[in-house]
Amino acid sequence: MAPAIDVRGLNKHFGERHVVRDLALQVEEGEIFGFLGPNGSGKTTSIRMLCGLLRPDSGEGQCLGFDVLRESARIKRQVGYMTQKFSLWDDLSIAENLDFVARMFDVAERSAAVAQAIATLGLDGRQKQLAGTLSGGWKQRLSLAACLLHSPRLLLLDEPTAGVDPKARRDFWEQIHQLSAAGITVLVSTHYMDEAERCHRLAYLAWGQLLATGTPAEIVSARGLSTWIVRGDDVQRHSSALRALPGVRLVASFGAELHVSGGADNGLGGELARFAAANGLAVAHGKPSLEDAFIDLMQNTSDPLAA
Ligand SMILES: Nc1ncnc2c1ncn2[C@@H]1O[C@H](COP(=O)(O)OP(=O)(O)OP(=O)(O)O)[C@@H](O)[C@H]1O
Repeated sequence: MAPAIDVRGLNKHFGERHVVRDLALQVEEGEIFGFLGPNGSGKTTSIRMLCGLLRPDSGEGQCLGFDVLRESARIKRQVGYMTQKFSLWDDLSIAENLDFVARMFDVAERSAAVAQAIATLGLDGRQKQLAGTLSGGWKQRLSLAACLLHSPRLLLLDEPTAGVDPKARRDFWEQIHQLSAAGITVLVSTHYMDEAERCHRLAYLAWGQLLATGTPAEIVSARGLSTWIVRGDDVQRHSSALRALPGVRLVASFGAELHVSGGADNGLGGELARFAAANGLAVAHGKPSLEDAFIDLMQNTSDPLAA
């Protein structure tokens, strides 16, 4: 089966700024693919190029079997795009918002589709409520329902759960997995590590460049980190000294623990055991997390423009 997204060499400049550099990406049909990276790294710009909303300066490839440069109108018809900000109308009701979107996409059997979306949302009886009065979690559910009205084959979700509480985020991810199981491809940007771990594969972008791709486990193992967990009273005050030990690549705080990582087999375990004994701390071998891997990735790569 052809991939849902298969592009290479995509570039985008805004004035002098080169915000996406030679992006190559393959996303399989039905896959949940996560986009991660610091603010301003080019995630939204990449998403907008893939769905035909923004024309790349150069590059080639296809999205849903259509050419990304020449067939953007056809791509847009089969894509559901959820933007970072709530983009429905606050002063229209839930039903009016859905009806408006259904009209825009020329959905067949419009009123049945809107009624079905309201029932699926569990909002029967509240269809006249103004969208602006909904909580963050409900606004997000309504936005997703609106994106799905025209039965897209690909969902592009740009930080869909920013500012949403943990229960609503969990429900949202259950729904994403159900959609994926039904064959819909999902490309989702997020800053949350727990969400990244729920994706089948990930790409990490920084400075408009793709720094890593793979499953969460592949991305962690590619960094070749060995990680130890250091615990003890007021452990944070030891972080600078730990950072200065030979072989330490990164020290990250996780609650009342420090994760200390270095390359594999570089003698760090012995160093840490001596340090822990001298300072009344406990040290145990741990597993590097996805966050450890991303921090290490950022520390060992530099902005090409800053060189
Ligand atoms: N229309 C535009 N005109 C000029 N510059 C832009 C435009 N859109 C984005 N940029 C710039 O391009 C860079 C990449 O932005 P983009 O929104 O793609 O990043 P992002 O990774 O999605 O960030 P965030 O995580 O904050 O959403 C940023 O420096 C941004 O200011």
